[in-house]
Amino acid sequence: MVARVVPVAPFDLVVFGATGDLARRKLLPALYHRLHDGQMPIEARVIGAARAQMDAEGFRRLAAEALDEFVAPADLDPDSRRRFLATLDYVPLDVTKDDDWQALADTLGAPDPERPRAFYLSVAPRFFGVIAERIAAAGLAGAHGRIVVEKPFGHDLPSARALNQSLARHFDEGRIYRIDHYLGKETVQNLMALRFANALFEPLWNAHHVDHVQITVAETVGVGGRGPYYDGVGAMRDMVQNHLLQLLCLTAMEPPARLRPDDVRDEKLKVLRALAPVDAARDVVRGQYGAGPGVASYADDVGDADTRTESFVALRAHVENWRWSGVPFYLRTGKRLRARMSEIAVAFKDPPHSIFAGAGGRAGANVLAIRLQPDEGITLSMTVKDPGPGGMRLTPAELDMTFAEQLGGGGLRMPDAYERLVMDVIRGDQTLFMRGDEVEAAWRWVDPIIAAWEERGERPALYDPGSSGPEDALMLMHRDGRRWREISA
Ligand SMILES: NC(=O)C1=CN([C@@H]2O[C@H](COP(=O)(O)OP(=O)(O)OC[C@H]3O[C@@H](n4cnc5c(N)ncnc54)[C@H](OP(=O)(O)O)[C@@H]3O)[C@@H](O)[C@H]2O)C=CC1
Ligand SMILES: O=C1O[C@H](COP(=O)(O)O)[C@@H](O)[C@H](O)[C@H]1O
Repeated sequence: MVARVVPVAPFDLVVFGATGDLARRKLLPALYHRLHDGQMPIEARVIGAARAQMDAEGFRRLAAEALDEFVAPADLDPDSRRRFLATLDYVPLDVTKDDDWQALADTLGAPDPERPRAFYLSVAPRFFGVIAERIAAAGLAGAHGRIVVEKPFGHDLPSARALNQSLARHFDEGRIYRIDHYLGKETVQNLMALRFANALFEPLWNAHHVDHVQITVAETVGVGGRGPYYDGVGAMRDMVQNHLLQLLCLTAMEPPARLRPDDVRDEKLKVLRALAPVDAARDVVRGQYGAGPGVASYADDVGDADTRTESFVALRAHVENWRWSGVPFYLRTGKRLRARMSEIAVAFKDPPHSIFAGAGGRAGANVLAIRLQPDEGITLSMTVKDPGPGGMRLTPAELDMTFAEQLGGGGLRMPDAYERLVMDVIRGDQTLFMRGDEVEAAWRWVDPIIAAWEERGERPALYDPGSSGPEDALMLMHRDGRRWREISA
């Protein structure tokens, strides 16, 4: 089933780093899907740029291989594939060399106010400043051109601030798109629909009714070939500072007045600013996967027996405001865990009085779980009567809504986050992109935790690959009389 789409205007998109992993695995397939679904017009141009010497034909071959590898065969339509490849062009360009930029200027031509123009920086962050500067100096962006930057956006508050400042010299905030691909995930956007398009939940969405919130992003993969990057970063910077905090913000924020980018981002920023400082020793657990049968340890994966980088984090946070006073937000993320599962679970308080004291069976708390992946959907755990004539016995049951089945008769392809985000750049919609002050607020909260770890210099607790993480993470909740939800696919 093809999702309903509104075509965007013909555009020019320059992808710096077009031969790299992100471009091949995510960006080119995302653009292909948008063309196939009728959203990207064939008059659009995607101009790849990297140092590799090749012409447009060479880049089309590289892109064709990327589509064949990263688009599901059932979705790869030969006609759409051909039409997509025809939109591609290529300019060999070392972004640090002045002389190379003229060829890009010639290929792009003068900016046309009717034709959106965007520059996607799919390169290492050390190039962000120089690219922004050269684009501005050559007048390539015109008055409306947009710049898209990837993560990591800094590695602490000072570096994020410096990056913001270097971009701000050449682009105003309304033209800077900082990617957090979790915001492009269908179910993350659905969280806003669930909260603000239904009258049912909002009256319950507060400390009077919510016992706690659990946010889990569990992966089965290890660091793979990304060891050199990951070992200098760790799970806190790689996942918590951005993706998990963004999920927390969307769960905890007040209803924005409208669905305008800054209305939403203002509300998220207020949540980040309301986060209470955490005690790194008491409220945060860091772990590292050890070796398992047929599985190398994290230390082996990164080739450093003494590495102190964490591949797992669990923590307890509090949003100190009227709505959430006293409600713990438990966050956890890690690699090489039992299953790939990402969800936000809102656990409600028990009923104030039970009339079922003498009844048999088992009552469970109401939990609203928003499943981000896999099998995007929403479940609501309830307590119902166990069917049958055996008297009043209680049993847990679930209202289960899997989006692909409910909304697409089982045949709906869930678009990848990058499909939505790249089209939003072209449409000039910043709602799902992080504003500079949000990124800085997130680092301001995360930095002291990392500083405390560095001061202690301890190794993270080892956990078994395929497990739910280190024992201490279980204790973090047991101490509060609560339990993590199962990590299961
Ligand atoms: N890969 C992923 O899954 C994710 C990546 N990111 C971020 O996306 C960005 C790109 O990552 P990724 O694709 O993995 O990186 P790669 O190392 O795979 O690709 C880097 C790209 O940059 C180009 N490049 C390097 N130096 C220059 C230069 N001086 N001038 C012009 N082009 C240059 C390379 O081509 P050449 O050598 O030919 O110049 C290549 O196309 C990074 O910021 C990364 O953190 C974010 C999230 C996920
Ligand atoms: O940003 C990142 O995200 C991926 C997980 O993304 P998902 O869409 O597959 O859930 C993570 O593996 C990677 O380490 C991190 O940089």
